[in-house]
Amino acid sequence: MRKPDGKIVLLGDMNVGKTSLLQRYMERRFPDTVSTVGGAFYLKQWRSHNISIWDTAGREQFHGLGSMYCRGAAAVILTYDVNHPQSLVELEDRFLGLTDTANTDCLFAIVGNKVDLREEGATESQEKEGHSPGTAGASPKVPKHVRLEDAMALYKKILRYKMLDEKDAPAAEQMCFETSAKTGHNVDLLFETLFEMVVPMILQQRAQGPVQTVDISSYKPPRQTKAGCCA
Ligand SMILES: Nc1nc2c(ncn2[C@@H]2O[C@H](COP(=O)(O)OP(=O)(O)OP(=O)(O)O)[C@@H](O)[C@H]2O)c(=O)[nH]1
Ligand SMILES: [Mg+2]
Repeated sequence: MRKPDGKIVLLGDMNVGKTSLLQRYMERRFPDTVSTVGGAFYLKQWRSHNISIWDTAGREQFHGLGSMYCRGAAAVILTYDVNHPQSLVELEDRFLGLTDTANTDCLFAIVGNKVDLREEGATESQEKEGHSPGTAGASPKVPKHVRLEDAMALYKKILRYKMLDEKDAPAAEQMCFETSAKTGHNVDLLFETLFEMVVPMILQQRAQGPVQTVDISSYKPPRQTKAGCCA
C-alpha cells in the first residue's frame, strides 16, 4: 500500500452519519452501519495523490483518540445532524479542541447531514396542517433544525479560535455544506471540494518534508492526576 500524501479527518457526535457519508462517497451506497469503534480509514486516489480519509468514532468513550487521528490533518470535516441542534453545539464544545494537532493551515468544512429527514419532516408537518409543500403562512415555530447560517457562524468562530484571518481563509459559504448520505445530496461536492483544496497543500508539504502519519500503537491514554483534573 502506498503511503498517503495527505489526510482528511471526519469528526462529530455519534449517529450524525460520518461513516455513512464516507461509504456513500467511496462505495456509492448507503448500507446499514454500526457505531464506529476507534477509527477506520479509506485511501482515495485523487489525481496523482493518495489521500487518506479517516472516519472516527463519535462515542464519548473514544474521545481521547480524536486528537491523535487529527495529527497532521490537512482538512477536518466537522459533521453534525441538521435535525439535532445539539450535535452542532457539540462540535464547538467537544470536537474543536481535538483539532489542535492538525496542520496549522488545516482546512475546516462544517457539514450538516441528514437533510433528507428535514425535508421529509417539513412535508409531513405541512400535510398535517393542511398546507401543500411550499405554501407560505405556516405558524412560526421554535426551530427544530439547524440553519445553515448557524453552521456558518461556527465556521467563523473556528477561524477566530485558530487565529486565522477571514480574508485569508476559504469563505464560510464555500466550506459549509448540507448533505444527505442517504440520497447522496452534496456528498461528492463535499469531498471533491476538499480534495481540490488539499492537493496544493500536499505539494507544499512535499516541498517541506515528510507527512506525519498516525501510529495507533503509540497512543497512551491520558494519565489521571490525583486531583482528577488540572487547571
Ligand atoms: N435519513 C438519513 N439517515 C442517515 C443519514 N446518514 C446516516 N444516517 C443513519 O444514521 C445512523 C448513524 O449513521 P452512522 O454513519 O453510523 O453515524 P456515525 O456518525 O458514523 O456514528 P458513530 O460511528 O457512532 O460516531 C444510521 O442508522 C444511518 O443509516 C442520512 O443522510 N439520512
Ligand atoms: Mg461511524
